[in-house]
Amino acid sequence: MPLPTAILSIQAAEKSHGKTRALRGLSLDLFPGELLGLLGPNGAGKTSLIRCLAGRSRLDKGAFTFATGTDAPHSLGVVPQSIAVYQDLTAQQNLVAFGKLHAVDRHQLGERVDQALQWANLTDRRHHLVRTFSGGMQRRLNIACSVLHHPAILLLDEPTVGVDPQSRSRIYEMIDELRDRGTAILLTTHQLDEAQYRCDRIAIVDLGKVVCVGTLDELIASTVGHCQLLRIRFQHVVDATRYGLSMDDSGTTGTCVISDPATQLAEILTSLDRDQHRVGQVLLQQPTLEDVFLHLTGKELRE
Ligand SMILES: Nc1ncnc2c1ncn2[C@@H]1O[C@H](COP(=O)(O)OP(=O)(O)OP(=O)(O)O)[C@@H](O)[C@H]1O
Repeated sequence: MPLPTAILSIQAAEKSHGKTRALRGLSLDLFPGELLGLLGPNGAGKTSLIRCLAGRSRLDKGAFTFATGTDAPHSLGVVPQSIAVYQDLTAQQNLVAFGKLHAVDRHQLGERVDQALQWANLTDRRHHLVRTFSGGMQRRLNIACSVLHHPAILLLDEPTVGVDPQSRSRIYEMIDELRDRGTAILLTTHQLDEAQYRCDRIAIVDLGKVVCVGTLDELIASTVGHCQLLRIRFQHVVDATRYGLSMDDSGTTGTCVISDPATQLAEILTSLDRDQHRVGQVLLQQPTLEDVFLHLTGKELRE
């Protein structure tokens, strides 16, 4: 099947801050209606990329190409890493101000503001000053302000930092709703579990370049492979090395990597049963995005 045309194509982007080369030839495509996660260790260049895309900073080299009919900046919504709403205005006043900034038709503005308040779960706080809002409420308002003009592309730089689990989940519902409406979303996050379960594709960036991009399955297949980690906890101390297990120091837990669980697991358990070893617990662990990330960058993600 031919790939759809990218709505945004980033070609060999380069950007330096003084002597620091933040982007070193970064290339990436964003497709309509997808949620693309951008992951990378601290300093990998994610925010530098978002700032250049948002027009807040200029590339030294390389280019951004927007699909025909997608005229940046009107087709772009941007939610920066730090909250960017007016603290001394109410939620409604913020939305009106951002709507005007994004040139929303004044006949449509009232209705869009009402919809945005409802969407962000802030209708009953519409006349409250933003400085009285929790971090999660401010984040939701920030996102609502950034999409009032219905952009085709949304750039979200770590939208769930410092947000409690309830607000986090509402923010992801909002993101899902935007994606279902066809918005293409580029999301930077340090939350590997969120990226693993929420994103359609994931791009891993290190040292200013994309080192791997694809679905989680594709990333796993091209890095750590689809083997699984088998962990067997025994009810007694045993040396199970002859069954292919590496034993831990306590002598009660053995692990091994298996590529064909359906066959290998049955074989190991049958042999253990035959030799009267009592098994307490069996765990099969799939490779995770964290395994892929560590494999590619050798670094842990920190919020
Ligand atoms: N304004 C600036 N002046 C000097 N150096 C900068 C500036 N902005 C970014 N850098 C440097 O550029 C590199 C890339 O930073 P950037 O913020 O883009 O990375 P990041 O992947 O977003 O990191 P984080 O995950 O910590 O937000 C880092 O080494 C950073 O210190």
